[in-house]
Amino acid sequence: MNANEDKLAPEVRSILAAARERSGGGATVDVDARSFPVAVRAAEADGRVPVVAEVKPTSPTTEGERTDDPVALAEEMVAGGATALSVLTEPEHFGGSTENLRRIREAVDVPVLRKDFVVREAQLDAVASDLVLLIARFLDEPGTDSLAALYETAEARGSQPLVEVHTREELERALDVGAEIVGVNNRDLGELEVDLGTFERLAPDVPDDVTLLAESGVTSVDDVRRMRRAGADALLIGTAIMDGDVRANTERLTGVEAEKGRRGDATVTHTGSDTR
Ligand SMILES: O=C(O)c1ccccc1NCC(=O)[C@H](O)[C@H](O)COP(=O)(O)O
Repeated sequence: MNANEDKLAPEVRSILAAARERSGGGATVDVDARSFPVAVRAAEADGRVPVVAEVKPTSPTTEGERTDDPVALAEEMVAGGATALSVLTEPEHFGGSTENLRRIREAVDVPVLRKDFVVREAQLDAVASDLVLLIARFLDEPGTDSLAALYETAEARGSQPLVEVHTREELERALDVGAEIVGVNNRDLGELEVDLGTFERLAPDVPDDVTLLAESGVTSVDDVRRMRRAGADALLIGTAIMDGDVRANTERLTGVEAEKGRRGDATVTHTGSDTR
């Protein structure tokens, strides 16, 4: 174990060990990606808060596992106004799979993020996705490929890399590789504690032309407003959407529910938008 790994929560060390062992894909993927920045602009124009809703069956910080059909959950999220979807493909700790992502991407029109702990270039070929998560903290470490190499390879496959950061040093590394989509994770992967102040502290240092996401710990409409005030172009929300009625939760957090109330109209339904 290296010095950096020593600082990670045991659950995260276990996630990372499993990620290092996971094999890559077979054939090189070639993605005709649905543009995330275009989808974000379309949601704004439509009066919805841009939300990336996460299909997250379980996690180290969640009790129990949601076993509904992931495609049905994804369709409910899109109907509730989600701009994009995030799909966990990590099997051992999050109950995800690449097959879930493949089926969901086939069923919906919005951009789909592959949420996993990708540490080697070959792993990018496990499944085609519009966006792929690259976690700065886990890269440029012994036993992993570099952030720069993974970024370049993801783009060469046609995917849009979302570089996740938690500290100013990680943000600098993300900007150094030319990241156009950056996520600030409010969850500290060392302690697994969530602090929305993390986003507020880092957001001012992110250039305006970067599409900026606030990730993790957003549980209420007040949290959504707080992250938007701090500069979030979009929010990535898992637990608060997965816990209960997925469509109603998405409608509440995207502002679709409030819009329905204003119109006295129960028929506002979203089907996604053309983002190619
Ligand atoms: O969610 C966890 O328990 C977790 C534990 C260890 C590493 C990563 C973890 N989550 C990954 C994520 O990035 C979140 O699923 C995502 O940001 C959504 O967070 P939330 O809205 O708080 O569910």
